[in-house]
Amino acid sequence: VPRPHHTCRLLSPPPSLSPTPSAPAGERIRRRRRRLTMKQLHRQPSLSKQHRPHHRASLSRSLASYLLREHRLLFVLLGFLLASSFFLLYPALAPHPISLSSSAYAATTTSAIRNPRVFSFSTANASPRRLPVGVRKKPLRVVVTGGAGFVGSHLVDKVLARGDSVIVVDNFFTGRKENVAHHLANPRFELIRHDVVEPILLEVDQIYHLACPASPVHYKFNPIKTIKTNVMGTLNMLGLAKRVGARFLLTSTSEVYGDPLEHPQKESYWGHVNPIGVRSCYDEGKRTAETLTMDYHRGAGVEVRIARIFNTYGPRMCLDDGRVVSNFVAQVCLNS
Ligand SMILES: O=c1ccn([C@@H]2O[C@H](COP(=O)(O)OP(=O)(O)O[C@H]3OC[C@@H](O)[C@H](O)[C@H]3O)[C@@H](O)[C@H]2O)c(=O)[nH]1
Repeated sequence: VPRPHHTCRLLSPPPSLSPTPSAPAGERIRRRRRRLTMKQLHRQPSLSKQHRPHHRASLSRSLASYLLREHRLLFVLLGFLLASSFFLLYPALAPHPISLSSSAYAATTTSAIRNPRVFSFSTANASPRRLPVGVRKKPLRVVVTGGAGFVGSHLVDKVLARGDSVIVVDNFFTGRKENVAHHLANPRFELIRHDVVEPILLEVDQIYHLACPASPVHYKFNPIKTIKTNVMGTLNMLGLAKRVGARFLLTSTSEVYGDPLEHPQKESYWGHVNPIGVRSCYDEGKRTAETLTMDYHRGAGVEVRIARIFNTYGPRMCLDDGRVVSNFVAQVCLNS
């Protein structure tokens, strides 16, 4: 392919070196030599002073235009290389936050989960991303299993109040629709009657897993169902968290300490649990749920939280719940 025709501009000798028409050649050379001392000869560059800047500028301009025309791709690659090496060297200037390296992330969260009391998620320390005025953060999609129960329904209130969307998954074994009836008209609220022992597929960002009968009266009613809910239900919800990349929280219980030999229990205490007692379906069920949660974290990198909830009480708790606080209140009310 013929190359585009370009004129190669010959360098014309500067006038000081060009022959003067009047004097003969020999005489001209002799004059020139007289003018130039040895010192000037060493210092004198090949071009005359008055033409050097102009001539050099035109030379560099023609060189630059030639290179740009003929080697454009080379320059693009060079620019890309320079930019990427700059942002690699100065990540803080990069347009997007640099995520923690997987090892740094695992180290931070794993060690903290062992002592949940001090657990603070690693990016919690990062400066919160500032959003321009008027730009709202995208609402999270949250599933709450057992969300029609006592603790779960209050959690649903909180999550909706912060502007996120909630899907409640509940089989209404102990939960009540009245606990969440005030949200039924909310477009950011959905209620699914489903038993977590069976898998469910939902595109969500966070999973709060509370589905399990909490009162001894209820969990002893069908102990095999209770341990299935704790094991299979937790397995299904962890599998969903891994599949959709959701953050997972397990509501565990003080019962994982069993009949503790240490008072008060620190979170690092392993407990003293009877594996074959009438309460083991709940105690061991929750311990297995915690084991599964940590194994999905260590093995599959699922982001997890474990909250060991002790005796709770408050609105929406059933008077005949059968737990200690509701028992005290019931006895006072019945003057028994
Ligand atoms: O198999 C089941 C069992 C129970 N559930 C639901 O799970 C919910 C449990 O709510 P409950 O009021 O009985 O219990 P709470 O809300 O007090 O405790 C709940 O949160 C704290 C955790 O430690 C408990 O394990 C959990 O049950 C109910 O709505 C119940 O219907 C299921 O969805 N599936």
